[in-house]
Amino acid sequence: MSSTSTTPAVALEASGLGKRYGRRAAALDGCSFRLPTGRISALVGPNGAGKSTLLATAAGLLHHTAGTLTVLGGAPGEARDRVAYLAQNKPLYPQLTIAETLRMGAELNPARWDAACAARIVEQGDLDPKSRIRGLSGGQRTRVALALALGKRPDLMLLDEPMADLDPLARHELMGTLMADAAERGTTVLMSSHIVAELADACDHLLLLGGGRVRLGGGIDDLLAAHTLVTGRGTPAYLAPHTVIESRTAGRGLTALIRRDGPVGEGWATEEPSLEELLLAHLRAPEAPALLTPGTTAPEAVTA
Ligand SMILES: Nc1ncnc2c1ncn2[C@@H]1O[C@H](COP(=O)(O)OP(=O)(O)OP(=O)(O)O)[C@@H](O)[C@H]1O
Repeated sequence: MSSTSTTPAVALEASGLGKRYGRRAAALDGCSFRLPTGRISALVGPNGAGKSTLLATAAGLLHHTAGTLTVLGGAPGEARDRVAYLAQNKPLYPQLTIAETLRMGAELNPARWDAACAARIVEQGDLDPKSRIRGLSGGQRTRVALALALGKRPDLMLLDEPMADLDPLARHELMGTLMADAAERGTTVLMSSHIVAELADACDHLLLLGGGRVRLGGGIDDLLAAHTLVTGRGTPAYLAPHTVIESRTAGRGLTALIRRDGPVGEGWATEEPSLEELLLAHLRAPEAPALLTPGTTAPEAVTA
């Protein structure tokens, strides 16, 4: 089956998506965005922002309680054979060996399984295929789980903190494998992580969640270009009419991240923020207005 002929231009589309666990406050609340196909997207946000909930809902393992969510053009779970989901705790069968685990991957995905790709990822970690999963370290289990996910040759990968327990070398190597594979095949990746440096290297797209909704969404280059880091003397009021996302004073100087409305007045030094500066400012200012760049706004999205 040719994936390009059946893959829609939008991999994920959420409109007013909500998820409530029982009577608790909503984990997702008015979450609206579009993720175009072929993007490698970082999913970031503070603890409890709803990242795992969004990934599990997109994988079809949780039912949303409000709004709509479309995954590869259908309902979540409908295209399960084309979606690989790696949960935060990397569930695997502890009693199976690595070889048996990969055989199970082959049996569950007969039309798409790439045995050589899965075996290569295991070999690169110097793992003995006869080892049982229960005897592996956390990082080694992650490697096997990633081998299962990549061996499936998915069109969409939903990865929940995939690299969290890998050593720096394994992280670098597996991230490289993942990104090369995704670029070659045009796979869409949505990957949560708290490690900004890792995301800055690997991702071209960003979804920042806060309070269960999208606060920043779009291509990373576009989002960076939409913001300016200014330093100078004065108070945030001097920066009107620009939108001040966050400002800090040091001595008599002021540093602020703004969304520009026209040219910045004289006396301010300006530069484009790094991804880390952009994220930190928005994390420190949870009330800042949301911004989704064109092409990533869902039809009836709530963006503020
Ligand atoms: N199974 C559950 N039952 C009840 N509440 C839950 C459940 N899972 C998550 N929640 C709640 O939903 C909210 C969002 O949680 P979620 O795990 O999606 O956040 P997250 O962004 O992935 O957080 P973290 O960065 O800490 O992994 C939190 O308030 C959490 O307490």
